[in-house]
Amino acid sequence: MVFKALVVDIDGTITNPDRSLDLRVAKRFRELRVPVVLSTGNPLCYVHAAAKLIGLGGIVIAENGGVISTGFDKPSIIADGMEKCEEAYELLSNYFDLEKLDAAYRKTEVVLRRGMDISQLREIVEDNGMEVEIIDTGYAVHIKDGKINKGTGLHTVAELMGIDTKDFLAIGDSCNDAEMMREAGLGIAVGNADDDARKAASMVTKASFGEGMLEAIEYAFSNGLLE
Ligand SMILES: O=C(O)COP(=O)(O)O
Ligand SMILES: [Mg+2]
Repeated sequence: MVFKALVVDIDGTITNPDRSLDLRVAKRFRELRVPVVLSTGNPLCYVHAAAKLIGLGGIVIAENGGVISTGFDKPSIIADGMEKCEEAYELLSNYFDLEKLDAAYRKTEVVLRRGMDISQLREIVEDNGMEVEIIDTGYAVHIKDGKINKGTGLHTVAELMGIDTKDFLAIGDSCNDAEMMREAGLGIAVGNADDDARKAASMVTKASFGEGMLEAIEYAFSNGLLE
């Protein structure tokens, strides 16, 4: 199996621990003959800027699959579900002191600064019959539609590109990458990955962060998975 594309998480996978871009990864991506699709929990403007600066295409997965861009300056596919995320946020605000992140840019999720015990948040939304999922990526807490994730996003992207989800090699570090890694032909977690990402991945690199991303690419080349 030779992969036709890469789908790659941003935070914790192509970044350094301080969230700055690992420039060696950007350089390596530019050398590849296959497209690299960025896939992130961040809002679309953030990932479009990142894709442009790295030198990648405008087809990207933003907001954990809630927003799929069909290209730079092209329409996005935006999922429903913001309303129920806002409702859950309103409810949770009665119990916790919550701080929204990037609210002005988000279309499908409510994202919060980390620091609370999310099992308590989950319990409250569950007790109130709210159908939202709450996840902690290690970078932010996301109140999201449980039916949408980077895996469903990958399906849309694969269709847009005219290839199969199994044609993708997926690399990530967090629980929000798990579905994407399972849907792809092969999932690789970087060394700093959380337990959910490790479980979903077929292999875990020795190195962490951008160094782990570079290791994943070299692994793929040395095993005939990339040309
Ligand atoms: O948005 C987050 O919480 C993390 O972003 P990521 O998906 O690029 O790692
Ligand atoms: Mg990540």
